[in-house]
Amino acid sequence: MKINGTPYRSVWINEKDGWSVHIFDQTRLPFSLDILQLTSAQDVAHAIRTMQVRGAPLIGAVAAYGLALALRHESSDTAMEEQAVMLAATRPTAINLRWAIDRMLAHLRPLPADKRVAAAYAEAGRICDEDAAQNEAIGRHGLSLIRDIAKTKPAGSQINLLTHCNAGWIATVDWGTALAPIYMAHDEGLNVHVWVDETRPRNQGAALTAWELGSHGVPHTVIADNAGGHLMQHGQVDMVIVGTDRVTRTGDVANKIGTYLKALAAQDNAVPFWVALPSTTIDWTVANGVTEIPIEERSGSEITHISGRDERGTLSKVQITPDGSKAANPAFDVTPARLVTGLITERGCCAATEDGLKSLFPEQ
Ligand SMILES: CSC[C@H]1O[C@H](OP(=O)(O)O)[C@H](O)[C@@H]1O
Repeated sequence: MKINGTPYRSVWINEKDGWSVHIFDQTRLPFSLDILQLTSAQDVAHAIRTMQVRGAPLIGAVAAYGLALALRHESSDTAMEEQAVMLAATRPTAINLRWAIDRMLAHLRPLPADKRVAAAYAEAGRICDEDAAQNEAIGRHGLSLIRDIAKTKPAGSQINLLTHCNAGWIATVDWGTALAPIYMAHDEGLNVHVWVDETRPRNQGAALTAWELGSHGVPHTVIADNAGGHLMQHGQVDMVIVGTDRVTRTGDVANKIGTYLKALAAQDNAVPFWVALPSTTIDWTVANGVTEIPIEERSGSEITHISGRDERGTLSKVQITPDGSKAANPAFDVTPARLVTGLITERGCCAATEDGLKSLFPEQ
C-alpha cells in the first residue's frame, strides 16, 4: 500500500546490502514511522515478541526471513533446526508463524548447507509474494459482500462496517485481510465508513487501523471496544469484518481478544459477522478451537500501562491502574463457528464449516 504516495510492503529486503530485513516498528505508529533493520534471527525474534512486527501473516513472513538471516550465520542442520524452533516459539497463537517455518524447513532440509542461504531468501520472498496476492484476492471476494450491502440501501447512503484490532496491510505483507475489501470498496467509490474498535490493551485498532484508513482517506471513527454492541442495537453497523490468527477445519476463529464478544453482539442483532483470512491461517489439524488453540498470555504491564503521545509530543507510557493491582492479559479468544456468518478466503467465500472450507480447499 502507499504511504504519502510511496508504495510499501510491510517487510522488504534492504536494497543497499541485499540481505538485511526492513520492517516498520509498529510500536511507534501512528506518531512515528520508523523503519527497523533486522540483521539476525535474534533481531527478528525480538521484533515479533515485542510486537514491533505483528499480524498473523506478517509474523510468518518475517520469521521466514529470520531463518534466512540465521543461515547466513550458520547453515548446518543443527543450527537451522535450533533457530527454526526459536523463531516458531516467539508467539503461540497465529498458525501462520508455524506454517511459514515448516514451509521453509521443508524447502531447505534437502539442500546442501552451502545452498541454503540463497534458497531461504528466495522461499521467504515467495511467501511474501503469495501473501500479497492472496490478500488482494480476499479483497476482491470481500468487495462483493460490501457491494451486496450497498444494493440493500438507498443509493449513496453510508455503508457502516465494524472491525476489531488491525487486519490491514500492516498486519500482512500487503493489502491486509479484513481491510482489503474496505480499501477496494472505497477506491471504487462506495460510501464506506468504518467503526474502528480501539482494541485494548495494545490498541492495534486505535493506533494502526485508524492510521491505515486515515492514510488511505477512508472515513472511520475510533470507538471504545465496548461500544460496538450498542451501535449494532441501533442499526449503525451493516457488517462486522475481522481478521484472524487461526481458523480450525470446522470454522472456529481465533482472533484478538474481544472478537468473541463482538460476534455475540452481532448474532443478537442479526449483523453479518465475516472473517477474512488467507489459507495459511487455516489449521487443518484442529477441530475444536476453544479447547485446542493455544491462547497467548501477555504481560500484565500491557493492561496496567498505556502508551501514547503526551502534550509535549513525546511518546511515553503511563500507569493507569493502582500500584499492586494484578492484571490478566489473554491476547486472543476463540469465536465458535456458529457465530460466524462466513469466511472470506483467497479462493472465495464459504460457510464457517468443515464442508464450507473443503468446498474451497478440496485438496485438504
Ligand atoms: C491479518 S492477521 C491480523 C490479526 O493479528 C492480530 O494479532 P496481533 O496484533 O497480536 O499480532 C489480530 O489478532 C488480528 O486480527
